[in-house]
Amino acid sequence: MVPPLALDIDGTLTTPDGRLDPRVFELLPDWEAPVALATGKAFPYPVALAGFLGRDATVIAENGGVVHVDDETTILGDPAAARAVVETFLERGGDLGWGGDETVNRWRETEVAVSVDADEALLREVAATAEGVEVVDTGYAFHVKSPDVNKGDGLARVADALGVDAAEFVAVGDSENDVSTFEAAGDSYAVANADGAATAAADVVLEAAYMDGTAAVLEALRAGREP
Ligand SMILES: O=C(O)COP(=O)(O)O
Ligand SMILES: [Mg+2]
Repeated sequence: MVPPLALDIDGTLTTPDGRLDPRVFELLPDWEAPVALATGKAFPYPVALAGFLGRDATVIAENGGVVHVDDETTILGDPAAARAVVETFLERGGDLGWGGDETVNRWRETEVAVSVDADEALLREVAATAEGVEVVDTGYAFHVKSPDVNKGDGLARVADALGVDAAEFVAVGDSENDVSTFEAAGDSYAVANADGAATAAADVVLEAAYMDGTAAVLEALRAGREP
């Protein structure tokens, strides 16, 4: 029996140049246990990915701000403080850095994502003066979010809804927004490209990077071997 999975998307199921690795479509559609997609991306993205994998949408989106399991969506994050910080950031000359009519935040319900090319110092300066907000750096974006939500709490909620112990999940991830997932899951793997926070929190740091690392874990689990 394979274990349930909690999988980050960017940096974990992708190639170094940010494409979804095709092995995702070999390994995940027939995985015979729940697969939770736990991501910083806005809610529609992991829902679409689950749909194109032919799987139920078991999704922790927006770093735990939105959880969808068993056909039920729960909004857990409060975007008010994050939106106020971003408003001040823009007033002070900051730019989200995504270009014109961007789709990164268009459907984002509980937080705001800012490009890694944006003025990080200004963003952090503004965020530091606000209550109830933190900035999380995934390597793909700065997420301005409520500190009251995270992927790990989302995983606990998903596990509860599915009647599985969160400790049965095997987690794979690459960045500081995966630390809480690693704490909630039973076994945790950081891909070789992971940042310092994820590397420090993981049970195992993989030799291989991106989907090469994730695929090695999934193939071992599928073969009944220790990854
Ligand atoms: O949205 C991001 O910044 C990163 O997304 P991820 O959590 O799937 O890696
Ligand atoms: Mg990631």
